Amino acid sequence: MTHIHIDQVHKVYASQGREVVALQNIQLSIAQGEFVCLLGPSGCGKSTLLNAVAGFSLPSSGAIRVGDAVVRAPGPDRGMVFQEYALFPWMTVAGNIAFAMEVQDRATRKNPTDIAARVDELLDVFKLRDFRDRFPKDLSGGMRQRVAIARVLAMDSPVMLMDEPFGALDALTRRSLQDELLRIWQRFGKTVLFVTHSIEESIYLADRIIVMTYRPGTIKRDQRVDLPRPRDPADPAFNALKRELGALVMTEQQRHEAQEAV
Ligand SMILES: Nc1ncnc2c1ncn2[C@@H]1O[C@H](COP(=O)(O)OP(=O)(O)OP(=O)(O)O)[C@@H](O)[C@H]1O
Repeated sequence: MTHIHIDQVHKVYASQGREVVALQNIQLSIAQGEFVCLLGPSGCGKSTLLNAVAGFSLPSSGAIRVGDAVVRAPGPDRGMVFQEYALFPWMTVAGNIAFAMEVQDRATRKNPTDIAARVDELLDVFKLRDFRDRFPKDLSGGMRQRVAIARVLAMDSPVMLMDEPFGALDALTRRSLQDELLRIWQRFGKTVLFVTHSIEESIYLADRIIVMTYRPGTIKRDQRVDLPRPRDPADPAFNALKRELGALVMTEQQRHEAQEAV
């Protein structure tokens, strides 16, 4: 079972001789297959928490478990998608998707035919077959991000960690990528932890939205979203939730501005 269990996590950074408490007492359990968004204004610790789950930066105290294992370093069970696509510019689309599998291959001894078949399957899933031999520089932002997601799926990680993955995309591309992500999430049964500061994006996507407070980052609201999918942002229930969460986030944004002004 690939649930995520975050237990009493604190994270303190030392910054210019001062301590910055980025995360305080974070207690959060995410079930296998759940889609959870971390929502909050800039600086509330969303990326810090995501990076701690990824194993890039460990908590100052507390523990994170993914499945039964305590997170001590990055691992193939947790694929990460960043806002900046982080593709290898010297590799083609197919090469980028295959790369992670080739690395894993050494551990799992998949043979090259398996990899080629899996790359073809993913190119189909993401409608990228006609672009398989293109390089990242020749792709639009939306396509690059599809390649980045395909690469994580290629690793077959049960957990997908996503840090504002659609933040740099225009509104239409963003919506189509959101729909694609939901389709993939449902088809492959991934557990998704997704950072955003868009309230609408979080309501459109998530089973649960974790609203965070500004410094120290704590959990302000753990909001379940029961609206049926596909969700309609024009729906009154969608809008009511958007207003409610908007008020929470605004309070934190104002705290942020007040602290910055000191
Ligand atoms: N390496 C670091 N050293 C010192 N302080 C840091 C470091 N990384 C983050 N911080 C501070 O910790 C707090 C949380 O930062 P974090 O990047 O996790 O927030 P965030 O909610 O993801 O914001 P954003 O949406 O801008 O990425 C911020 O106040 C930030 O300035």
